[in-house]
Amino acid sequence: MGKKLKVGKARKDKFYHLAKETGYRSRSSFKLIQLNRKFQFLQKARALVDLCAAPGGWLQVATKFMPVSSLIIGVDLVPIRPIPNVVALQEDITSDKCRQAIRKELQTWKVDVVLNDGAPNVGANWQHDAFTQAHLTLMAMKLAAEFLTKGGTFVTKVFRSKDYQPLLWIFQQFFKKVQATKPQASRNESAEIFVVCQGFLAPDKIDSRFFDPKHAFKEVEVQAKTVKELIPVKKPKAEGYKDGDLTLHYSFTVTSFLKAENAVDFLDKASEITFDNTDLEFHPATSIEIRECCRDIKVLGRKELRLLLTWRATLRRFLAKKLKGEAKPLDPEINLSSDEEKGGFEDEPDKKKKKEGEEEEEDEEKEMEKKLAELKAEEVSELKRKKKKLLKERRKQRERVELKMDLPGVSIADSHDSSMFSLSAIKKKQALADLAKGDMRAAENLAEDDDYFHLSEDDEADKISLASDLDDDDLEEVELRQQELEMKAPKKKVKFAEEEEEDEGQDSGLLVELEGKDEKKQRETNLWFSKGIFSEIGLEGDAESELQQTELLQNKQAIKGKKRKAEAVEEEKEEEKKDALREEEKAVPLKEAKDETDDSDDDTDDEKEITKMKQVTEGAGGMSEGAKETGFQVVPVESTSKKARILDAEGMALGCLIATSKKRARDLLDGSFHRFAISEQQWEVPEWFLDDERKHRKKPVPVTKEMVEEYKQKWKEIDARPIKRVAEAKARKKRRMLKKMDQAKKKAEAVVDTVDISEREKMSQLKSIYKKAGLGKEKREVTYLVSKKGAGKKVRRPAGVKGAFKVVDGRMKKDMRGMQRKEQKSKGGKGRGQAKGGKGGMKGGKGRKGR
Ligand SMILES: C[S@@+](CC[C@H](N)C(=O)[O-])C[C@H]1O[C@@H](n2cnc3c(N)ncnc32)[C@H](O)[C@@H]1O
Repeated sequence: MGKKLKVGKARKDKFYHLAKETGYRSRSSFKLIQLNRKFQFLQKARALVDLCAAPGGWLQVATKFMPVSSLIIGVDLVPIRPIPNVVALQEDITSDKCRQAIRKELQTWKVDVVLNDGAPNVGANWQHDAFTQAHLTLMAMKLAAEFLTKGGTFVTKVFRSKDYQPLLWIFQQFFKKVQATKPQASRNESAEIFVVCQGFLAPDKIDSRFFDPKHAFKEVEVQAKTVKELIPVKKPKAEGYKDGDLTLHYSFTVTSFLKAENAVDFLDKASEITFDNTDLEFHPATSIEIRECCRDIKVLGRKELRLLLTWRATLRRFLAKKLKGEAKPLDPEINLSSDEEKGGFEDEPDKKKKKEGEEEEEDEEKEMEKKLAELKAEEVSELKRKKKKLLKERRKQRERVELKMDLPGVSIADSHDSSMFSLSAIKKKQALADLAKGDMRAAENLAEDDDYFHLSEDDEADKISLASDLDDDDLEEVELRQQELEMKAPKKKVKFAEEEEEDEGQDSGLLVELEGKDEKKQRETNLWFSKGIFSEIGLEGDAESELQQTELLQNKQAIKGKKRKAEAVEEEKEEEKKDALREEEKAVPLKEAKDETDDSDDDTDDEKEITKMKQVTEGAGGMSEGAKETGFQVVPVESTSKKARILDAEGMALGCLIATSKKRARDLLDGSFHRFAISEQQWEVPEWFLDDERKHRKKPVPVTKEMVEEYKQKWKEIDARPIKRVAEAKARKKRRMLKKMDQAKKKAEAVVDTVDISEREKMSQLKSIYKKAGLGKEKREVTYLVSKKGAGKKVRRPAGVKGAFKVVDGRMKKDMRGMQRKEQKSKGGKGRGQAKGGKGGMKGGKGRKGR
């Protein structure tokens, strides 16, 4: 076959798959199988020449159906991969060299069958392609005439073009019986047809003009012409002239055009419109184009005719107005020059006026109606668009639910703006900063501003699904949280803090960086040494030792913080995570103390003190316990720029309260300023004290248990869901599987439909199809046995072992384990997350080595 294979999807029909399955080189093999089934020419043949045989599908069929040790020769422009018992020649069948090559192979033999499935490289244009094809067929016929034995069969492909008939005529001159057929395997849309010519007459002498395309195709062209001539051409029905009317050209005046009852009929009849009224002729609406159009109506197109109709309407309006006395005539003398019109108007002026007025109204009404109809149509199309969009969304949601990417009624993909719970979305940082300073007016303004809450006050808020409240970032956070919970590794949290530190300086709406890194450090140092205890020691003036002390104390503080944190992690890992999330959400940034030396105002002092405490505690590296209690914590800016805050059930319930009542929101904000809000955690206090504080220094949150339960339930649903990427991967896998199944089904159907192969063969093909698609038997379970003899040795089936078993080397397993232990030990200090990775590696090792 030529190199340019059509590999479009459409080509891959059942015969394509069948050929692949049965090992035939081309789908056209089935065409020959079907032709042979009908005409039975292969079974009796002892020698065969297949012209245009590459890649060799027909040759394969020939070897299969012809008696063993038959002579089979295949010829093609391109090389044919070897086929047992087939002689393959690489020649152009239109050349003399090809003829000689075949002669050389056949010697004195004649063949019983000549096949031709030639298809030249096509693509120039249809006519050219058709001719090349016909020419190729003619050349094949020429070879057949030379090499066929008397009574032999010639099977050829022909394209149904204008040369089809001449070819058939030629075939009929050489064969007893010529039959055209289209096997099932030939596509319906293809113009190819197969002609089976049986009973070669083997004439002693053949006129060379038979195979000269000029002669061969010309002859029948003439025939075809005669045939054409035979077909009676339908003459148009003669209508004749109307009685007594011998005119072809009709000229009418413009007034008659204006007065015509049916303007369209008038234009249909008229050939010309002349101007009998100068008033109308020089009317501004009578443009040069209109005048030109009036000259020859018969040649006008749709557009021009419409133009004339509009012009007519304008003139009619103008006349009506004029009659009412509204319009001044351009030329009073020629106002109504037409006798006909004059008479008409003079006779019944009132009637005419009335009529004109009515017509005008009618026109206006019509226009109105038209506009209304247009508007309606627009509305309808808009509605349709909306409906379509809605249906599309629903369909998508359904698909997602089917693929287990969503819960029914809950959509991850929902992109409603519900950033109510995202601090990063809150833009009113100034107001919140004022609020942090204790300015209650700011709180009121904030609460009154609907934008702040993002959610409408109606009950919709309750209906909004939890998942749809989450934007992409939130979802990522949920996934992260799930992964965290799965891993249960404290390492992650530490990493979080690191990341947050790295992201410093990024703008994040509400949560902004208060100062640079160095400034912060400096301030913390100053803050630390501003304590009374240091003034007592009298370190002033000794800068160097002061610095050393600072570092020492800071390190100490940091170590303590870390130690405490590690302990907390050990005690209640999960609990702490939830707390952390809740605390993060509740966090409100406190404005930096402006001037630390200024202590004139008491209120400002208190505020500064709070800020200092929090900052120092944070500087120590651990999360402030006091902050947990009070609901306040200095939120590091960097984290919010990337991570959305996730609320726990209690937080969600609180959020719901805030969203539904402005008063409650205000109360809540007011309530957050209480005596427990001041953290004293920085002082050295015993652990039991802290425990006690944790238990009792909490202001109860005004949410009911039921509300919390409800939100917990929602969280559970979300937690139970596989993370987005996993769900997507699963869905992809499922889709692939379904596709594979589909393909296998198609192939299987094709095999079942085939009649040329035995049941047994069909069965084996079906089996292989299903096996390839992975739909066969389940993977058999193998039991691995550790034997002292070593792997690969023959061992008798031990008692209790059923099914397949494999003997593996015990030492190998031990070695592996030893190596893994060593590896783990070396990684020991690096945290649990890594240890887990090591475990994964172990598993991998096991799988690869098979124990
Ligand atoms: C449809 S394929 C034949 C398929 C073949 N019957 C089979 O079953 O595998 C048509 C072939 O005609 C060959 N062909 C076209 N023009 C030719 C020529 N002038 N001489 C020899 N072969 C030609 C092409 O190379 C191409 O391989």
